[in-house]
Amino acid sequence: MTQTADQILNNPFLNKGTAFTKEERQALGLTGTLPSKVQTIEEQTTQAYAQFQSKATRLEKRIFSMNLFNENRTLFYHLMDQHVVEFMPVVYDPVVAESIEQYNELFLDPQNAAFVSIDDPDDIEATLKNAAEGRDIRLVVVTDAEGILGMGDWGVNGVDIAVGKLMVYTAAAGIDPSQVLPVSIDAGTNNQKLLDDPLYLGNRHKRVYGDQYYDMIDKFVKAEQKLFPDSLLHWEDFGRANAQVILDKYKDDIATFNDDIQGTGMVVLAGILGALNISKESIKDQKILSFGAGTAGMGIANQIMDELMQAGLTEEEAKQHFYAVDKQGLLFDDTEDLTPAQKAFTRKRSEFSNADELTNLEAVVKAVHPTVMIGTSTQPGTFTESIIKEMAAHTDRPIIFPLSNPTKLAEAKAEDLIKWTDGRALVATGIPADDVEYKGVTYQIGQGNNALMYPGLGFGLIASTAKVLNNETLSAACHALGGIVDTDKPGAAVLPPVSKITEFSQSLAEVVAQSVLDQNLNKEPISDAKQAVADMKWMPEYKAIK
Ligand SMILES: NC(=O)c1ccc[n+]([C@@H]2O[C@H](COP(=O)([O-])OP(=O)(O)OC[C@H]3O[C@@H](n4cnc5c(N)ncnc54)[C@H](O)[C@@H]3O)[C@@H](O)[C@H]2O)c1
Ligand SMILES: O=C(O)C[C@H](O)C(=O)O
Ligand SMILES: [Mn+2]
Repeated sequence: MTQTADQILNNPFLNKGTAFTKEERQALGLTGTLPSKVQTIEEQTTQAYAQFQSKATRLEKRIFSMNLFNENRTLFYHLMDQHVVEFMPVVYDPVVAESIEQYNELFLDPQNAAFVSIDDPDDIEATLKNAAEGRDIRLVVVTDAEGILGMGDWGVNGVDIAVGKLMVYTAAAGIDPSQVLPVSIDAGTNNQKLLDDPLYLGNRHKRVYGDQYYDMIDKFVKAEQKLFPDSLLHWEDFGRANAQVILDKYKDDIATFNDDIQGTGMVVLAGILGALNISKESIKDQKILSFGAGTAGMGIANQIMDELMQAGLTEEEAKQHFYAVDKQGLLFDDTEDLTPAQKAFTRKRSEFSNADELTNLEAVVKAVHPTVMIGTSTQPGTFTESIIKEMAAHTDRPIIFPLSNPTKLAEAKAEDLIKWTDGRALVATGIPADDVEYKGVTYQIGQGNNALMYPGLGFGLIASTAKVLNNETLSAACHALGGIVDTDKPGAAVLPPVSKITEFSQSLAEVVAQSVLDQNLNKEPISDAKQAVADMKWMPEYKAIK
């Protein structure tokens, strides 16, 4: 079907704007619909970047970026590719959090997302089909937005996190932006502010749980697999009670993963391995305290557990390295309201002389003397000076990762952690952190964000046509980031810098694809993992329109 000038110029996957050549303008019926000057993509990029820079606030920069994204995906990614460190926090965390909070006020465009509604389960297949518009979808990021970052329930507004995660996939790993589909599952919301807001755009009722919810999820998965049989399904920011249940239900049958559980587990293990490369210590000598034993906290614990068992420990021995702390304090086997994931990481009261006093982080740190402390609690400022000093008094190089997002929820600031430990802490933060200057050393702070891992992981799975993702592949991926950081340099970061995200996402994808092939988990016959990754990679350059 030939398209009209209007259809081409308003299709962000086809539009080239002023870069359409004279010949293309003639062939496509665009003659006279654009100013006469034909620009190169470089000229367009320079111009767009100047506009981006002229915006006063980060939110305005985001609004400009999203408008460009809505108009011309190729130009948007060409621009992001050249300024990836500057664009990441604007299109993704932390500024995505502001746009989610103001979604109703800022709404202009659905950004090619699919909006699945629990009130219309019979429309699910049509919804996905309409949003995909016949495109060959290989990657779906879906959220029901019950646990957006650490900000709780944001209903339909949460669609922005699915869009943002996909933007990082393309910028970092090179998935073709016409092959992705962001999905919002609107199961209602318990956010009273949204329910009371006349501008709210989602279903105006309380969140639905239980059988009705799981039936809808099942309908969604079946329709998704039927329409896009070659796709990878990525789950994001589901609530604590549903995230693991959904993952467990589908992970052995389809290519799928939960980013908050597995992506976060991977980046934290990679960060710990990076920290141990700096301190020259062994993972077998670490005592790990997870503060905030929820979706991410337990995903992290499981990934480290797997690593300890590969290092030769039995399950029981490995378990002795963990201390899970949640609202109740240190989690014991008799603690009430344990989640299924927490049950695997509880301690016995008999191990402590003062077990009944271990109801807060400070008491637990005093009793346990952890060497690694991970924050996924959503509780800002909880890694206090006295707690950090207590931890640092008992270990030479404390590994401290305050990971709660966005910025306002972080358990501590990198700068404070470096100062309180006199430069000894090995730190990673959830959002980007500036270098810290302390006593003549420049400390680089790794970004302990799953964005370092999920693009390479997902791309490798798609390129290798993986049937499923298993522990062996996850483990291989966790080790793929080693060797990038010069660990002998004073102040070295525990993770590679975001400025290298396209390079290491590619090597990560190759490692993942190789692991899939080694286990014969590929659907299509593929012999060369590197070649498969290279063949799949999309570049932000204009292509001929057929
Ligand atoms: N940096 C990353 O890559 C990354 C990845 C995933 C999640 N996160 C962050 O981690 C945080 C948690 O995310 P999640 O998906 O695990 O959410 P979640 O709701 O599943 O888990 C949060 C946990 O913290 C616990 N908690 C709440 N108040 C507490 C307190 N006062 N003391 C101790 N524990 C408390 C909750 O009971 C819950 O178990 C969020 O801020 C999120 O942004 C970061
Ligand atoms: O979205 C992020 O920045 C990381 C993570 O998935 C989160 O939920 O915080
Ligand atoms: Mn998340």
